[in-house]
Amino acid sequence: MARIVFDLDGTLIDSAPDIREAANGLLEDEGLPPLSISETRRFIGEGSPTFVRLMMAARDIEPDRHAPLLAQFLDRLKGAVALTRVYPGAKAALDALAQAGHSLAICTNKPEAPARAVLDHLGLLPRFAEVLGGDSLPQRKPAPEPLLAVLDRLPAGPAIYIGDSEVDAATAEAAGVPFLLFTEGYRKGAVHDMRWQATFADHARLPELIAALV
Ligand SMILES: O=C(O)COP(=O)(O)O
Ligand SMILES: [Mg+2]
Repeated sequence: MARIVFDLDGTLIDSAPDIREAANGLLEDEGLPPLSISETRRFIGEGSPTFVRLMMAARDIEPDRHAPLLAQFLDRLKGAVALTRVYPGAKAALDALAQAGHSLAICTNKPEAPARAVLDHLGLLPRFAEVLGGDSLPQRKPAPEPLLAVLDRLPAGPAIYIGDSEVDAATAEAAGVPFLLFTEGYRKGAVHDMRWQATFADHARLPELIAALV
């Protein structure tokens, strides 16, 4: 049975509306214009410190304010669950994969506490044997360490990483793990510019794609 590791934001859940809300609460306090949803999606992928840095650059906030603004953002992110949706078919696909005996885990750059909070809110937390966040280790994706650490904690078997972004593809490549790309998430560039074993736009295809790989 395989070890199947998922990215979170833009792969299993459409969380950009909540991340945007957290950012906009902070920008409102600063008297600055809110982020659009497309700006938000562009800034997601390399974890909260990078998100806040990109947001600050987009609103001409002095870079030396990064630490306090990151702390405020993280505080808001923990409760940011109400606007997030599980992608259609993702829950059923997770059920089918668990039923088939695969072990399931999360390797995200979202910090671990908000990652667990949103998974719990959506009823998805019990489906995962491990959840590793962007602040769980000294390294974060695209470094291979977080993915390798998650895999290490799962029972032996073929490994697969499933994500939506260039960061995820680079992580899988660095870890030497086959990669499946969800094409409807927060990717920055073209699908054909990335390395993957297969792509999917509908989570219902996952059991079949994974069966073909293992
Ligand atoms: O929070 C982020 O920046 C990215 O999160 P992800 O790794 O789950 O896509
Ligand atoms: Mg993602």
